[in-house]
Amino acid sequence: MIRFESVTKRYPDGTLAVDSLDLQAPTGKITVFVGPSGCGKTTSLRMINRMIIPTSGRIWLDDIDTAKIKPAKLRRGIGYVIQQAGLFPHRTVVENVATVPVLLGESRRDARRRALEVLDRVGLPAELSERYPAQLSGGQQQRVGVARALAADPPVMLMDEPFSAVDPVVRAQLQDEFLRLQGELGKTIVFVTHDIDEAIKLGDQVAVMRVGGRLAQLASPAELLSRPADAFVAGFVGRDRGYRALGFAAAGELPLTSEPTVRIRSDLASVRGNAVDGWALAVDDDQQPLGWLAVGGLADEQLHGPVTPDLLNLGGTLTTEAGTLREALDAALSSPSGRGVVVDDDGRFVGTITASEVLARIESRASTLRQEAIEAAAVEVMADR
Ligand SMILES: Nc1ncnc2c1ncn2[C@@H]1O[C@H](COP(=O)(O)OP(=O)(O)OP(=O)(O)O)[C@@H](O)[C@H]1O
Repeated sequence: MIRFESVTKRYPDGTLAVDSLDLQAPTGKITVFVGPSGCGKTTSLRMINRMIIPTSGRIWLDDIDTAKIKPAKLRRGIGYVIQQAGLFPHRTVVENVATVPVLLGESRRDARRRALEVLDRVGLPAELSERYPAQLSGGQQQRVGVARALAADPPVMLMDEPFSAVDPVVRAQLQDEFLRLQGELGKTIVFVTHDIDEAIKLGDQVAVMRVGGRLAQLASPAELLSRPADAFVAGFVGRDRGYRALGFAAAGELPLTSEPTVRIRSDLASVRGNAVDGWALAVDDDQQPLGWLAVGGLADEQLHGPVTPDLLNLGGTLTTEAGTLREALDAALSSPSGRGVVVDDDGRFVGTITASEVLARIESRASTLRQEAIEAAAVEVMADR
């Protein structure tokens, strides 16, 4: 765990970059610092590894006061990744990654073997390992930067806008791989970005900062979207936050309709009575959905013999009771019957939901959010008077 305790940084010219920051970055989680340019994100990050010395306050690494450890020792346990990777231009990719382990006393040969392993982990093809950084794309350079920080296997990683110098498609790939890797490694990560979408995607918790180095809100992405602390946060998180919040809003709040199902291999003659608006949901012996049967499209003379898989329309994504409003909407919109199929944790059918029911829920949610934003803005205006 990293803990900021009333940390302030005032630069010699008087600029107050960080103002009494209190915050904890939990072990094994990703904490994202986000905020407009100049709000003190980078200064906060660099105070953790003492590249910048706080003017006052303390930063704890677990139960150790970082001011009491030699910076070189402190930094050995802290990986650092920056924008445009910050690679050594005259060293090959593998040499770049092996640099820190060699400095830490590993033999060149072991460091090289480990570097190749880490490069593989971050998805960089082995044939690129002998190239120089200038011979790589921006996205590949970022992967090398992440690999270099991981090579010494530090428990803590500081990442300063590591993906911002690449195009949006590559950035999305790097973010996905970063999350996959973090799922395996469980590092304690502090990540700086000015991009609220990146913060929401990557953060277990997000610290929104405002200019003057003050913490505006520290919250989970879902909470930030649904309950911004004030008008500044609401504005920064964006006008469409209500719709983004769908990605976090549990579909379990939705009113589900229970409907009859037909068992696979059961007699087609009996399905008409189990169809709703011409469609019947076929399930297996465990009540797990298999597909929709277009009963309305079958002539009476076709209604004999068993229900077989080739008769089923397999279209439509499923959503779970623990799923999100966005998944529920996808399920409803992609279902041939117009009814989204909802299953429980074991994949068993529990009910259906229509797109208009999901949209009604979204609408009421959005108006609550709008109302909250208006009230928050009103409170702010009153406070300024
Ligand atoms: N060495 C310095 N001397 C004086 N002021 C500085 C110094 N470094 C940063 N600042 C100022 O401190 C404030 C915070 O800067 P910092 O780089 O931490 O912000 P940031 O949120 O990371 O910004 P950005 O997103 O633009 O990188 C800014 O006003 C900046 O101009």
